[in-house]
Amino acid sequence: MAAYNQQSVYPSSYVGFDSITNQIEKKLVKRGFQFNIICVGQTGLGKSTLINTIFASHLMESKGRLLPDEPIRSTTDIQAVSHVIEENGVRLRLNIVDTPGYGDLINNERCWDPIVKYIKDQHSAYLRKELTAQRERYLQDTRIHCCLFFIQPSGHALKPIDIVVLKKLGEFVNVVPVIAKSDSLTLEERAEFKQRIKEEFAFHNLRMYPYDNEEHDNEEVALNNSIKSLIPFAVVGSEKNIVVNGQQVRGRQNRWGTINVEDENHCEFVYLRNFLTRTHLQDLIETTSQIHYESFRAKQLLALKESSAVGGGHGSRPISPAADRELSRNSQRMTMNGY
Ligand SMILES: Nc1nc2c(ncn2[C@@H]2O[C@H](COP(=O)(O)OP(=O)(O)OP(=O)(O)O)[C@@H](O)[C@H]2O)c(=O)[nH]1
Repeated sequence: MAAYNQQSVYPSSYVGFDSITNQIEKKLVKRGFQFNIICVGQTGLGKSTLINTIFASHLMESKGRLLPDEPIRSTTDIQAVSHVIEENGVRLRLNIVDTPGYGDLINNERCWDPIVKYIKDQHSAYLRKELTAQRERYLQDTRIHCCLFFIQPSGHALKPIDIVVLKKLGEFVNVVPVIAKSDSLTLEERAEFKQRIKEEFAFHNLRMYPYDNEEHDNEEVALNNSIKSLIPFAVVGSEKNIVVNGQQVRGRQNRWGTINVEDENHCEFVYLRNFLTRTHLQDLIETTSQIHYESFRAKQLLALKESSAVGGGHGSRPISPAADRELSRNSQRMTMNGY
């Protein structure tokens, strides 16, 4: 095989291929971006409010019971809403998935199953689209890029159910935990609670996003380490504007004073928003595809190969329509059984 010379050569006059970055940017901006986020946590922990605060738009309605005689919603009641938001010509298609009812019932056994199934179903749907003979030019991507996990601000510790659910979710999705409604804790309580939760994460070996990656350069490692020191983000959400020092800010007013959601001395909302939108949006999307989806895909294709080997041994043949149907059946079966 020919050996390629890897040395850089600098042309003597301007060629113009450095404009490829602009060409890519133009194409991507034209196509727009897709970001899918799932919120997991008990009813009333401020999930809708926080999403609306992060994206500075009213995207989700609160679905909590306003009257005592309203029925309790079922744990399987997963709902997705889609919106397109635009900033400086960049369009972001947002799918926001709400998982109401998690942990609300007396018997919460396996209440996480519908959430895990939903996440896997999106991988499964994408894989089916990817493997069909006549693929669409751009596959619609509903794979979940980020799971915001809302921890109740009890001031004590994680609940046993939280540990089980965090463990499960960490296998399939980028989990970002937040301490919800952190204004209900004093700063000392918040610091102690956070420390305890960190210890529990470490003790139970819970997998949180961002992950270590040997391809990261020093700058990325430093950024991720500073993010990891902040997790779980102690957040406050609000859709209301209040006046602080003559300025309108997003905040909450209570009997003791005002909380400016965007003030880093009051809560860590700004760090969370920067992390999700300004520094790690692309990485959340990439990690979903390269780590979580890839592992799902490999297991599904391996299972398909094994099942076709049992039935005739054509392990490496291209995917035919029949195999495609088989894969669909298989992936549904695997999703049901937990892959
Ligand atoms: N103190 C405080 N209250 C909050 C905060 N975020 C939301 N709330 C209030 O808590 C109540 C419930 O908020 P939602 O955003 O509807 O909560 P949710 O988790 O989406 O509830 P479901 O839709 O029922 O699952 C509302 O009255 C909010 O104004 C917060 O950070 N601090």
